[in-house]
Amino acid sequence: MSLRCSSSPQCSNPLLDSPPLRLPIFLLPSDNHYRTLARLITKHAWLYTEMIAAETLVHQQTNLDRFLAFSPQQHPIVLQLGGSNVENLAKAAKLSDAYGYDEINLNCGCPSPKVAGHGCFGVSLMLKPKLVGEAMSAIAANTNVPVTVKCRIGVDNHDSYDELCDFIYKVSTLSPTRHFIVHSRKALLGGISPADNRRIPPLKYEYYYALVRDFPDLRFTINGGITSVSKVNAALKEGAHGVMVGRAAYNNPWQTLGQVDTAVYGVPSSGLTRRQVLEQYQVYGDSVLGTHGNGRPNVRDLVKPLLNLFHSENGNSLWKRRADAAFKECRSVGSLLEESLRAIPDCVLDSPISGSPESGDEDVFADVHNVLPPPYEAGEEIILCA
Ligand SMILES: Cc1cc2nc3c(=O)[nH]c(=O)nc-3n(C[C@H](O)[C@H](O)[C@H](O)COP(=O)(O)O)c2cc1C
Repeated sequence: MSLRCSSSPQCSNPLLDSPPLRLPIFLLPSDNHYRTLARLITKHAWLYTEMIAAETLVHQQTNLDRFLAFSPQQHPIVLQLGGSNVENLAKAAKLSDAYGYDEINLNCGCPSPKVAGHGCFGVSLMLKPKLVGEAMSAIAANTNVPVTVKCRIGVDNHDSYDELCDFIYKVSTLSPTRHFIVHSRKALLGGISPADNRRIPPLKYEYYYALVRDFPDLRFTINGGITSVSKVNAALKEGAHGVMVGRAAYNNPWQTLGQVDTAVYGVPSSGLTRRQVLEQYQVYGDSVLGTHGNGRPNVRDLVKPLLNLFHSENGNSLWKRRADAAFKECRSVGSLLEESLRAIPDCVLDSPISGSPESGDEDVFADVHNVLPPPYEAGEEIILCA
């Protein structure tokens, strides 16, 4: 089977011709390759880099492209920084300025012991709102783009609604931060894995909607457990300002991302097929092979984002097995795809993106307003402040 298709459209990006829409979907923080694939499938969702430690940028100033470069098609794109050293965060923001990100975000939600256990980094920053406020002011002073915070709803037993509000209140009064992305479950720092920290603490969407109620001058994006485009629209219908989709976009990119432009942003479908997306991705992949030195990125790095593209389709398991076997001998993304895509039927490869999301999740947030915590009274003592 050939990847070539005579009806393939030119690689074009409407965002280059018009200013980016400031609309409400963010995607899983991810590497350059995944974002390249995501942007081929959705033209409008905001993309989000995986967390880059401020110290990495400060210490790798001669090698910044490796961490910060992205193709212009990826706009709108948010750079996520990690760290707690105010000076280094300020320097990192300044260093990133030349790359033209659309927003800079500080990670206050990562529970990984690799970051949270080492001083104040990731979610443990939620215990230091004053420091976060100072850090956000320093970042904002070194960039011209908006600054935002991604956080959880609490940490360990610091999990009351008032404590969450104290964090938001303090950070937003001490800095120009006006937008928070809220993963609506708390983090447990007692040794559970990052994956379990995305599963075990229960989701409390009522905290998120109470923030929307209690801080009318701020913007909040909801995150956690939004697994379909119909759930995205259900969250928006109940008053969410924005939605971040994480694992669903990664686990099932075609069904999830493919519907975003039409079903959320209300623009016509690109009509692209997976064959056409793969043709464009192959051109990208083969052009960046080995460009970071030491053979990286290699074919495996570049094909990894594609492995869920045929989620639950005929031939999916066979294609993954063939791709896995082909990593050893294939020297290019093109040859690997040529070799492995024989497993996927033409009708799957050549079907355009389906425009309408599955129904069933329309009322998932309908009762949330009946269980909101009591309104927050701003100005109370800052309990979270360490
Ligand atoms: C593999 C993986 C990597 C992640 N990396 C980051 C990251 O770098 N920064 C961040 O803020 N969140 C990161 N997250 C968390 C997601 O952004 C999101 O908050 C979480 O998965 C919950 O959303 P979901 O239920 O839609 O997946 C990561 C999640 C996964 C599964």
